[in-house]
Amino acid sequence: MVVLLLTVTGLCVIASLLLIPYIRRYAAAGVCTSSARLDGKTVLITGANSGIGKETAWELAARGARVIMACRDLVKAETAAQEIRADTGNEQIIVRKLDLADTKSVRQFAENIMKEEKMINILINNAGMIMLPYTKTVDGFEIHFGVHHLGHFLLTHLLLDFIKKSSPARIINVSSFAHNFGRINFKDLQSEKSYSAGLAYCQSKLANVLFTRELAKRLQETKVIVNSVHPGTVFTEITRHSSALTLVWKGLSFLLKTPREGAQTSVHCAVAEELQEISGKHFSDCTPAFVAPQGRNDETARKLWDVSCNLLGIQWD
Ligand SMILES: NC(=O)C1=CN([C@@H]2O[C@H](COP(=O)(O)OP(=O)(O)OC[C@H]3O[C@@H](n4cnc5c(N)ncnc54)[C@H](OP(=O)(O)O)[C@@H]3O)[C@@H](O)[C@H]2O)C=CC1
Ligand SMILES: CC1=C(/C=C/C(C)=C/C=C/C(C)=C/C=O)C(C)(C)CCC1
Repeated sequence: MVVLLLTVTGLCVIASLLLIPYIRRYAAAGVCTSSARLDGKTVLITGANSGIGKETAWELAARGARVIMACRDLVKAETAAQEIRADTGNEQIIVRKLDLADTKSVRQFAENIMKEEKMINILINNAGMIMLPYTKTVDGFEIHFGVHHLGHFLLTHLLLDFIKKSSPARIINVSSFAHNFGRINFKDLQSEKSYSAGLAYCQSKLANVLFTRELAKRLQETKVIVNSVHPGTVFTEITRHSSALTLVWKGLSFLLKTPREGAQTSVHCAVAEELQEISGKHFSDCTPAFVAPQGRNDETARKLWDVSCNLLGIQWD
């Protein structure tokens, strides 16, 4: 009996080991195949000092773009920028302060950018975090919803006319597969009555998908497209606020995408020639991806838009 059990266990271990390269190849799928250059174009990426944002900055810098790294920690951002400059030979890597958890910082940032820059051709709303204990932004919004959705919503609103003047232009909202598990809880948007960090994350990532949908509708007559992406499951520092998730991440790291692989779908949406007219879609592994029914609901998208304007005290028709 023991021998049989050991044999079966051994066979299972061997089978799993044999499967690893296939799972790894599956996980790494989706490489941006476009060779489009971005010389003369300006790209703005939020949360560009680490993980997917940093690698997206690297990839677009390598294509000749002027890259604005919008980050809350200027020391970390400058270190990352120096690395990108040295690796790509592109000196046009600019670091600017942006804290998406503070609407004053977002407003100041946008004002400065529009004074300093001639154009923004590509905006990548990438910054994010996961599994924070209940925290509020400076303006009193639940942190996941406040940073992922409201911070990027306000930033996009403030820069949109400038982006339109720079068109053809593209906006990319980095969402997640996690949007599938999200619901927009209009009765308790800030999760004050009950809080689950995981659900708050999923709600905020669903908000990214719904924002993309509604914005695409409003940009129909323009040369600005907007799409959302799921970058894949990527071995980055995103898990830093949860030791349990960090443990899972480290244990599974050999199966996860590298940050460079995780940047591919954002890069694809930023440069692929065939997407010039494609807007309001969701991408994963550099191809159009499934959107959960709650992410395709126009009524929810419209309501979220209106509620977001109210919360931020802005008019955006
Ligand atoms: N990794 C994954 O498996 C997945 C990631 N995603 C999404 O990808 C995006 C990038 O995450 P990833 O690269 O993995 O994570 P990282 O933690 O490596 O990078 C996140 C970046 O966001 C920045 N950031 C966080 N809060 C703020 C803020 N208030 N203002 C400005 N910048 C901020 C961080 O800055 P700082 O270094 O100062 O903290 C950091 O630069 C996120 O939106 C995430 O939800 C989606 C699906 C899966
Ligand atoms: C179980 C399992 C996986 C783990 C997936 C996890 C843990 C995903 C978490 C995703 C998050 C947190 C997304 C945020 O936007 C792999 C490695 C994909 C493949 C093997 C089976």
